[in-house]
Amino acid sequence: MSRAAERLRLLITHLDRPPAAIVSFYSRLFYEENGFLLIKNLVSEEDIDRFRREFERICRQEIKVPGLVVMRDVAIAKSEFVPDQKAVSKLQDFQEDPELFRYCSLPEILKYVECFIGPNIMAMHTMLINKPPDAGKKTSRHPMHQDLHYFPFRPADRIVCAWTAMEKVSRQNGCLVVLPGSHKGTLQEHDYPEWEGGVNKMYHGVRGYDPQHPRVHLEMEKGDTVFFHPLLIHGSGMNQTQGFRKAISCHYASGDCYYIDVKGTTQENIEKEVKEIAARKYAVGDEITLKDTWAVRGRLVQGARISM
Ligand SMILES: CC(C)CC(=O)SCCNC(=O)CCNC(=O)[C@H](O)C(C)(C)COP(=O)(O)OP(=O)(O)OC[C@H]1O[C@@H](n2cnc3c(N)ncnc32)[C@H](O)[C@@H]1OP(=O)(O)O
Ligand SMILES: Nc1ncnc2c1ncn2[C@@H]1O[C@H](COP(=O)(O)OP(=O)(O)OP(=O)(O)O)[C@@H](O)[C@H]1O
Ligand SMILES: O=C(O)CCC(=O)C(=O)O
Ligand SMILES: [Fe+2]
Ligand SMILES: [Mg+2]
Repeated sequence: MSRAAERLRLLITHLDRPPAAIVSFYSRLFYEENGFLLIKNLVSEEDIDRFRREFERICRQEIKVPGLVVMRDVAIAKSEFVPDQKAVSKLQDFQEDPELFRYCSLPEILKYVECFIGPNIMAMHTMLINKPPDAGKKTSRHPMHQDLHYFPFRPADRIVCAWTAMEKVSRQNGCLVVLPGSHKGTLQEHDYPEWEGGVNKMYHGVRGYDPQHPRVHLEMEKGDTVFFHPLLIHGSGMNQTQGFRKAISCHYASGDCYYIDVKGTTQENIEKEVKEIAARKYAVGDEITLKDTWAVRGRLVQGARISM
C-alpha cells in the first residue's frame, strides 16, 4: 500500500468515529491500489438464507429456471445424477430467477458498484458457487485467473465483480486468493492448467504468473462482500472440509461499455469454447456470436442501457 493509504488507514483505526468521507476516500484508494475491496457484513443474514433456500429448491428440481446452467464438478460429471446440492458445484446465469436475482439489485451492493463503474449498471454475469468437498483429486480448486478473459466488453475499469460469502469461508474450505495490485497489469494469456486430477470445463488459468507475487487469502464471514476488478488475478484453493462452501456473485458492467471483437487476441480460445456450448444450449448453429451470448444474458439494474 502507498504511504498515503497507510496513513489514512492508521487515522481511521485510531479515530473513535472516523468521518464517512475519510472512510470512503480510503476505500476507493485501497481499491485503486489493490484491485479489490472487502466490506464486512454488507448483506443481511436474512437475504442470504433466502438465497440458500432458493438454491436448494433448484437443486431438488422443484423449479426450472430458463437459461440456468447447473454445473457439476468434473470429478463426478460422469456419475449418475441425484437431485441434491451435493451434485451441484455451481449455478450460472440465474438472471431469470427473481429470488436469486434480487442479489444483483440489493441497494447496499449497488451503492458500491456505482462508485466503481458509474450510475448505468448492467448485471452481466451471475453465479452461485457451491464449492464441493474435494473428491481427492484437487478438482475443487479454481486456478488463478482474470475474469476479463471471459468478457468481450470494455473498458475493464467499468466492470466490477461483487462476491458475497454465504457462510464462513476460510483457507480450509477454499476461500478466494488474490494477488493484490495485479489488476494494474494487462490481460494475460489463459489456458487449462496442467493438473493431474483434471480441471473443470472452462476453468482456464493464467499462463505463468509470478509465483513470488504476494498472495492474500480473503477469509470472510457470512454476508461479507468483496468487490474486485476484472484484471485482478484470483482463484480459490481446495475445499478440505466436508461442507459445500457457498458464495453468490454478480459481474456488473456499465451500460455504456462496448463490445469488442476478440479475434486475434488471447481470448480466442475461450470464445471457441463458449460458442460450442452456446450453439448446443440455444440450439442454434455457428452464427451465434460471443457478443450475442452476453447481450441476451445482461440485465439492466440501474440507469440506462446505452450500448450493451
Ligand atoms: C468470470 C466467469 C465467467 C468465470 C467463470 O465462470 S469460469 C467457469 C465458466 N464456466 C461456464 O461457463 C460453464 C461451463 N459449463 C457448462 O456449460 C456445463 O456445465 C457443461 C460443461 C456444458 C455441461 O453441462 P451439460 O451438458 O448440461 O451436462 P452433461 O452432464 O450432459 O455433460 C455433458 C458433457 O460435459 C461433461 N462435463 C460435465 N460437467 C463437466 C465439468 N465440470 N468439467 C468437465 N466436463 C464436464 C460431461 O462429462 C459430458 O461429457 P461427455 O459424456 O459428452 O463426454
Ligand atoms: N499448480 C498450480 N497452478 C496454478 N494455480 C494453482 C496451482 N496450485 C494451486 N493453485 C491455485 O492457487 C490458489 C491457492 O490454492 P491452494 O490450494 O494452494 O490454496 P492455499 O489456500 O494456498 O492452501 P494452503 O493453505 O494449503 O497453502 C488457488 O486459486 C489454486 O487454484
Ligand atoms: O468462488 C470461487 O471459488 C471463485 C470463482 C471465480 O473466481 C469465478 O468463477 O470466476
Ligand atoms: Fe473469477
Ligand atoms: Mg497452497
